[in-house]
Amino acid sequence: MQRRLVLVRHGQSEWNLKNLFTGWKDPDLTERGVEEAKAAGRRLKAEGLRFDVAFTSRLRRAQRTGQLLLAELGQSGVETIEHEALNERDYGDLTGLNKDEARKSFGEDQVLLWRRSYDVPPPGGESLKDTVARVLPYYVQEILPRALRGEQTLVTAHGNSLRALIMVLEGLTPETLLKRELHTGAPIVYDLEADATVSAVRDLAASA
Ligand SMILES: O=C(O)[C@@H](CO)OP(=O)(O)O
Repeated sequence: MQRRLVLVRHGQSEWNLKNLFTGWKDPDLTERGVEEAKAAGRRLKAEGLRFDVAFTSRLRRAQRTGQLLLAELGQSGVETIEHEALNERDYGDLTGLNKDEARKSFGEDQVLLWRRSYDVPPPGGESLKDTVARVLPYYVQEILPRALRGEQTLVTAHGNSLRALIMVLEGLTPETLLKRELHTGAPIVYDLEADATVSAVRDLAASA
């Protein structure tokens, strides 16, 4: 039985373009983001992939990425489940600030700590550890059982909520995880064993 899980970070959003901390804010995709989502669909189609179920967050950039991708596959009717557990990490008081301006105000090192340390939360927001703590139970209870039953499973979500899944799937430590940058619209394909370990991983952006 083939057990396949595909993770895709949403295409470029209006706030990615403006270089703003986004978190739980809900900007739409840019034109480039729309194209990235469609390109991800074409890439998966070229690989012969089909989906039985799709999971996404409550944020429109991830939802639209899933819809555009599935439309390219001719699979717009696929069961799609939205849940806030898959939302981006909450950036708290940094939300809406320009990342370069924040570096000027708070210093390069402090901003790097907020963005890429494992357990230092930004003021009023979530650390990556906090994000892992909400994404992981949802993965184990809702996503993984579907994939293990042999349903081809798609997850379109966000840089930091997907990092949380990748940490588990690839057995990364907090240190190695933080170096894992996810490109917008780049599918990562995992083949799973019956015990939920990963037998193969393919980064379709890297091999494109
Ligand atoms: O702003 C955000 O919500 C995220 C993703 O774009 O940014 P970062 O890469 O700093 O975690």
